[in-house]
Formats: sequence, C-alpha cells, structure tokens
Amino acid sequence: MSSQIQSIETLLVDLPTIRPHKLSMATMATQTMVIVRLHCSDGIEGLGEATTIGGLSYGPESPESMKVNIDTWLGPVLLGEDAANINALMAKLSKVAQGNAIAKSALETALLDAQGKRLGVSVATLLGGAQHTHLPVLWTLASGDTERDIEEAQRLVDERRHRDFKLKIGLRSVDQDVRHVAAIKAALGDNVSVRVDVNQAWDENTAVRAISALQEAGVELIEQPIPAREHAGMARLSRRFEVAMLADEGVQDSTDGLTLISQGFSGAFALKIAKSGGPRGALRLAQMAQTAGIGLYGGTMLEGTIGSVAALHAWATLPAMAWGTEMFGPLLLTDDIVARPLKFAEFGVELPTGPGLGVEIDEDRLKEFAR
Ligand SMILES: O=C(O)C[C@H]1C=CC(=O)O1
Ligand SMILES: [Mn+2]
Repeated sequence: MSSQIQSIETLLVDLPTIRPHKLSMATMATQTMVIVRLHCSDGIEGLGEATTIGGLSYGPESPESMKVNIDTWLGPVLLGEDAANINALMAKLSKVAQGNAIAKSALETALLDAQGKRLGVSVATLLGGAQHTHLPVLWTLASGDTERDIEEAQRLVDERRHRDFKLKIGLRSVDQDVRHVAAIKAALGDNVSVRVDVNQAWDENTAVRAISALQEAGVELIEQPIPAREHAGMARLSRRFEVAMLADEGVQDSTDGLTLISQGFSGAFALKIAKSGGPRGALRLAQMAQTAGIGLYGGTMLEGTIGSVAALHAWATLPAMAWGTEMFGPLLLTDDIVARPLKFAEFGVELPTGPGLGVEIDEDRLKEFAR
C-alpha cells in the first residue's frame, strides 16, 4: 500500500543555552531550530530538524532562510509523491535546489523517520543496521573563562558524563589561547583528551606557530584551524605535525572529501548530517574516509534532540569512530521539545530504539518554545 506526502509543516523553535557558548565567530545564548513535521496519507508523521549556529555567521543558511526555502521551494515538490522512495525524493530536491544542505537534511530525516515508522524499524536499520547502541560523546568547553571551564570539565568527569573535551579557540590572541588550553590540559591530566576547534580563525602562518605550542601542551586534535576553502593548507598542516588535524567546515560532503584526500590530507573528517544534506550524504563521506584511511568523527551543528538522534542512527551504522562523537547538543539547552530526552551516561549516549528515530514530540513544550 503506497503512502503519499500530504503536507509539510515547519516551525522555528528557540531554546536558551545553559550558559553563553563562545565560538570564534559568534557567542550563542539561544539555539534556533527549524522543526519539520511531514504528514503522510497513511497517517504517519516524519520528524526532522534543520539547525545551524549563530544565525548566518557559521554558514550560508539561516534558520529563517531554511524555513522559507522548505516552505516555498523544497517542500512543495514533495507533495503528492510516494513517501517511501527516499532516493527518488532526494534526487528531486537536488534538482530543484542547489546547496541548502541543512534544509535538505531535515527533509531527508523526516522521510527516514516516516519510513521507519511505516516498516516498524529504526532509522539505523533502514541505513543498513546499527553496530553500536552506546556511542561516546565529548563536551565542548566554551564559557570563555579558564577556571569555569576547568570546574565544568572536572564535574563532568566525576559524573562519568564526558572524558573528552573540545575547547573553542580563535577569538583571542594565540598566546592567550595557548595559555588557556595548556592550563585546562594540565588541570585535567592524562586521563582526559583535550582537543581544540579554531573554526577557521587563523591563517596558515599563525596556525603553524599555534599548533606547535598546542602540540607541546598535549592537545590531541586540531579542528579546522584555517579557512574552509584552504584544502591544500589543511593537507600541508596534516603532514607537518604529529598532532592530528580534523577537517570540519572544509569538508561539507564527499566532494570536499575527495579534494582533501587527493591533496594528501591525512587526519580525520567531522561528519555532520547537516553539512552533507542528510544522513545518507554523511555516510557517503564516511565511506570515502574509510577507503582513504581517514579517521571518523561524529559532528554536530548543536542540534536539539531530533537532529542529534538522526545523526546517532547514522553513526551507529559505522565501525567505531576513531575520534568518537560530539552529539551533546540537547545538553547545552535548558529545555527540550521531546517527550523522552536522550540518556547520557558512561561517557556516551544511548541510541534510541525505533521505530523511525524513536523520538516523540512533547506538544506543550513545542507550543511553548515555537516562535
Ligand atoms: O564544531 C563546530 O564547528 C560547531 C559546534 C560543534 C560543537 C560545538 O561546540 O560547536
Ligand atoms: Mn567545528
């Protein structure tokens, strides 16, 4: 029995963060997500989420533009179509719109959720099957204050919630950043992993100087130190240093992956369903990385529960990721719009069981936080 897509609803939802989250390009006090509700003729609803960081400061899609583009361009071409044929539907979307990867990811997520519910299986099962039910999750220290970051990290280690930490740097001078990172690494000791994310803030010369000092301080991973488009520079840095480089903004999808690999990049790729137009595109990049011996890392756009769970279903289908994941987005927010929050324990998170994503909306909460 076939099922058609009847309507697609989009809602802007604003949730406060538990503390200011300072990145090199923006300080966040709220996170805005576009929640997609895709209704099918068999009564099944698929959920999706389109989320970015800092309005338009992180990338070319803003929450408001994603809502308009789904409502005006992407959504209408899906109406009346067979909801079960996700390959055909996503091909239609790539014809009607260039780019718009985050908006497409939300729609692909909603289609996968609906199809999983229809077949009574999880999204991970639709994607080939889960190899894990518990995935490691790091925490980002980004209060901007060294002592506060150390206290935050120590509490989370004691609670056995996280033992890997990513520090957001690149806003202050290199000397200040290096002092900040080295103090945190020294305070936390050898049993925790400290990584940094520069979010493209340095030029290559600055990066060389800073990475030497960070390597000396015991940092294990350097994320996107230079601008996204400088693929050759990332390849040079990866060959120059022992400490591993992680490409994030510079590897949106498998096309960027191919460029980095052919330029001789070694290190790791941050996979994000939002960058690659959905879980299937992120897995395509993962397969390319595996073929080339590049490490995997499960990245986030600081999504809420729906977007984070969609990514977890995809990451669960992969072999254990060399660098773990950062799917902590819901923990950065003061509230949630789902009935059952994710379970974070033992330095990781539990994969919800299906059908679909295994997520249910809390309608009252959604009403409260919808714009
Ligand atoms: O990695 C990014 O660039 C974005 C994001 C992921 C974790 C975090 O704190 O910020
Ligand atoms: Mn990053």
